[in-house]
Amino acid sequence: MTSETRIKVGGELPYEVVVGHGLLGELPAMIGSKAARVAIVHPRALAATAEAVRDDLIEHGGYQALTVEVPDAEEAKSVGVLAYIWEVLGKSNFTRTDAVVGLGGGATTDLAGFAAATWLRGVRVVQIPTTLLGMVDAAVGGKTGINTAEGKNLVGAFHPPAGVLCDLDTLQTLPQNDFVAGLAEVVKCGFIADPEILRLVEADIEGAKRFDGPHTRELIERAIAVKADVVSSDLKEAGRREILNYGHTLGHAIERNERYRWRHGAAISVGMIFAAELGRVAGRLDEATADRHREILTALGLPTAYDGHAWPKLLETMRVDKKSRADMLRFIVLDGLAKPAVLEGPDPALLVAAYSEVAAEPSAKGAVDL
Ligand SMILES: NC(=O)c1ccc[n+]([C@@H]2O[C@H](COP(=O)([O-])OP(=O)(O)OC[C@H]3O[C@@H](n4cnc5c(N)ncnc54)[C@H](O)[C@@H]3O)[C@@H](O)[C@H]2O)c1
Ligand SMILES: O=C(O)C(=O)C[C@@H](O)[C@H](O)[C@H](O)COP(=O)(O)O
Ligand SMILES: [Zn+2]
Repeated sequence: MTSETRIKVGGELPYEVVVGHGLLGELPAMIGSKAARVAIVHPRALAATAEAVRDDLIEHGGYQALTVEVPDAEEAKSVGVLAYIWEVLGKSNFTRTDAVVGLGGGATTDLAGFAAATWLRGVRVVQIPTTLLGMVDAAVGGKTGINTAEGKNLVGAFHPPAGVLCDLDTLQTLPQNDFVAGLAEVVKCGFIADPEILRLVEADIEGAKRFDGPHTRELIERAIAVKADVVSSDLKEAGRREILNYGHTLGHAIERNERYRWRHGAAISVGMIFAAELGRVAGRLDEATADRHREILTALGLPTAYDGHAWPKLLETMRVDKKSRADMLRFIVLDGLAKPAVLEGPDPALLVAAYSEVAAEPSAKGAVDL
């Protein structure tokens, strides 16, 4: 398959997610003809790509394009880095018709998206995700934001992109651990909505772990399709969008507890096993589907356990999860394969029982390189 795939995201401001190879030629149409200036926000790992994008926009698009390098990974998602981008936009006289491009992994696209959402109360953003996770999840759907000392993504905005370009060639340089971490969100889409994803992964685990695996493109497109379908009907998470948070209630608490040294996908892997066990002990999910989580995530090399002694701290952090309402914790669980639902205010004993299924000796977490 060589041509590009176009996945439509609906809503008030519809846009396309384009998947393919060498997609730079698509960028000017997404930025639009009203923009004069374009800021390309990127981490150092993507500096050469950012410069190539900038040069192309100047030469072929006639834009005044500039690159804005930001710290790597989760370090980028801070108010200090956001203020730095505002300063660059201000000093470069960015107006309401100008545009931001987010080039990098999910951390970069979250930051760039939020910078675009807040600059002059909202300018256009085009996302160019360069990680698996960014392509299948972060760059699509318009959730943007940064972290605070109290937790993950606590400040942000819903600001849909004008378009998303998933150039599969960029995955060639992605470190293997980052690719595998992205598979956690792919698997999530399999459990909440598209079991064919699980079948494809299980049928060829080693192939699934490769950026050029036989089903990689199909897995990416299927996961994007799941996300596009959900966010098209519920941009602002009034209801259905919450299913995309499967595994994230505990996962985000683990990320914070690890001071963001764990990759997002790795934490979400443990979070999904916890959510599956919670569904099981609550009498909602069958044993086989719960066990399937552990089997597939283990086979992919993703972590399935976390420090047993961390539970009190994790529980406290989960209270500021965005799904919480007043003092009530809320979790996404499964009532069966591809049947996500909300579990509200579970009995604390159920939470403890579910956590005991992922609890490990503290030394075990040090062994996790993901
Ligand atoms: N907004 C959303 O809907 C949404 C969804 C899922 C995740 N997220 C967020 O996304 C973030 C995780 O994203 P991620 O897993 O992409 O991590 P990341 O952005 O930290 O990128 C992972 C690493 O890969 C490097 N990198 C990126 N592209 C590369 C490439 N092509 N070649 C070489 N190196 C490359 C980065 O510099 C970084 O070191 C988290 O902050 C998470 O909260 C947001
Ligand atoms: O797009 C969504 O909605 C998601 O929940 C997707 C998640 O994979 C993603 O990690 C998201 O950033 C989590 O959002 P949050 O609202 O729980 O911070
Ligand atoms: Zn996520």
